[in-house]
Amino acid sequence: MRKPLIAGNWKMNLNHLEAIALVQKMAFALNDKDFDKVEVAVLPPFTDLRSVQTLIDGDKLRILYGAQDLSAHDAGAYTGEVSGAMLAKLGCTFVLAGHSERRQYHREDDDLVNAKVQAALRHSLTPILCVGEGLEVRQAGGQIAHTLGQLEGALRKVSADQAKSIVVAYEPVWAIGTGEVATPEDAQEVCGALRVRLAELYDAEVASSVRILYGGSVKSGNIAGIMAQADVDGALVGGASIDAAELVRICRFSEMPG
Ligand SMILES: O=C(CO)COP(=O)(O)O
Repeated sequence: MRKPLIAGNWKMNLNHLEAIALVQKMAFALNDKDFDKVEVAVLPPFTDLRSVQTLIDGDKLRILYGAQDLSAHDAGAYTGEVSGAMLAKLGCTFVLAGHSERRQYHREDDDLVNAKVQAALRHSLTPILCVGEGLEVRQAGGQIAHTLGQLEGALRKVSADQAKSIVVAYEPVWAIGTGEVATPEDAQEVCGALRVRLAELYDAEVASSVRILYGGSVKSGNIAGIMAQADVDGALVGGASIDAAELVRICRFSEMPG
């Protein structure tokens, strides 16, 4: 049984003091019953991670945390980069790999995303591998071929044992930060195809273990319909994740109107 995961990608928002305030608000509002039903993770900027770790460890909170990116390298002369080893040492559980904003603004291609997935796995971090098509591809009906191509590229030389532990996030680029949410059926179409391809690349066990998230303008008003889909195991939430009350409502998706 796959436990749903709601992960908040804060992007380049909130300094470390604001980060502490947000995690405190989330911790105040979420209770054990919520955490029994859903895993909740925050993905703050690098500069916030130490403060978030200190708060979560100190108060033994059940909120998980991780980073938005990592270097493909483990150490050395790579100015400005942050390694998987450093993130693991800070207690991170997750790290995003291949977010569309990295692909778009930093020209990350499938080879680099693959190297980052492998770097995460080397340090026992769970990569949240982001895939998804842009508007032109969607309008041409190429969303499945495009997204499966990204999946295959990112998982080269990743073993079945390693693949079992990863998380995949389907984030159609045209739905990110635009208010344009994919319909639940759109999300299911691609998430279902991703799971079928995981079974083809590996086996049924890998396909049924991997959690597949949807991301793109997720809010409390649309989460229930998305979560009702058979192959959607959670959400990667951007804008709405820096509003504690809204994130808590998203975590309680089963109580939200469909
Ligand atoms: O990119 C996203 C999460 O990684 C989605 O962002 P929004 O929820 O702001 O559309």
